[in-house]
Amino acid sequence: MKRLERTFTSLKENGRKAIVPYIMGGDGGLECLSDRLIKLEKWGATAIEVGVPFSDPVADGPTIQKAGIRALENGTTLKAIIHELEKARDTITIPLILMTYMNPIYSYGIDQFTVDIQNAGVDGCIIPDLPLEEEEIVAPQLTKAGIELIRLVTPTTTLERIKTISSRGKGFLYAVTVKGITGTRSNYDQSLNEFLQTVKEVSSIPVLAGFGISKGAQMKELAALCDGVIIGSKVVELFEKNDLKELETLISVFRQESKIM
Ligand SMILES: O=P(O)(O)OC[C@@H](O)[C@@H](O)c1c[nH]c2ccccc12
Repeated sequence: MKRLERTFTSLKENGRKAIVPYIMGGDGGLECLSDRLIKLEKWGATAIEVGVPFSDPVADGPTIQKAGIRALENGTTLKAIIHELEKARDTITIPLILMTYMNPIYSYGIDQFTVDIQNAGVDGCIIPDLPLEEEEIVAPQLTKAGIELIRLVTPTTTLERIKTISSRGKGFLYAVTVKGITGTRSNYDQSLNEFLQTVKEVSSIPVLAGFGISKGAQMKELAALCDGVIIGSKVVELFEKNDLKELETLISVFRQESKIM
């Protein structure tokens, strides 16, 4: 069984929910990357999503965009991130998910990209601008390399499409909670509960909710409706402010409380 599948199986057996923090690779300098991964694992992250900075990040809100700009200004490249992940893999035991738009993969070369991330021990890939209909350009290579393509569904995705999407792959389904971009939010649309319940009913693989989540109460509320949560902007913001205490509390409290949800 692959690392992602194994992780979710054991989570389920232990009656726990997943917490997946997102960080921008190269934000704060590439040398911070493995240190941040180690900290997040120690505090209780289930898996970690590592973003690749890109000049046209169409799904990213202001916080992640700014982190991307900082990382690009540091000279961060996809190659350098993969290299850091490969080094960190000796220490990190939880699944690592690489989040990148299609363009950097194209310019890297799809085959080389697959080989390199496989060697680096990457477990999954999120490619937000790769629609289902275009997947064939990269999905077969990833599957062959044992890397899960993590697909997204949103509140505008039709039921039929959710079914199709969830029937592909074995990692998890990323349920985007909003009709919009990443970034913390204080309120959700009322229809969100229904959306998550529908995705949960239809999906044969774990469902994680992401976009806009930043507070303990939100995390608990949403995790109760699915298999866990993904937190991006808040994590990026706390690392940027170097407020490690608050970040540790956010993750470790959720982890403790998620046992009884
Ligand atoms: O930042 P938020 O609102 O907590 O959302 C998670 C998100 O940042 C992370 O998963 C992500 C960053 N960029 C993306 C682009 C598409 C999908 C997902 C992402």
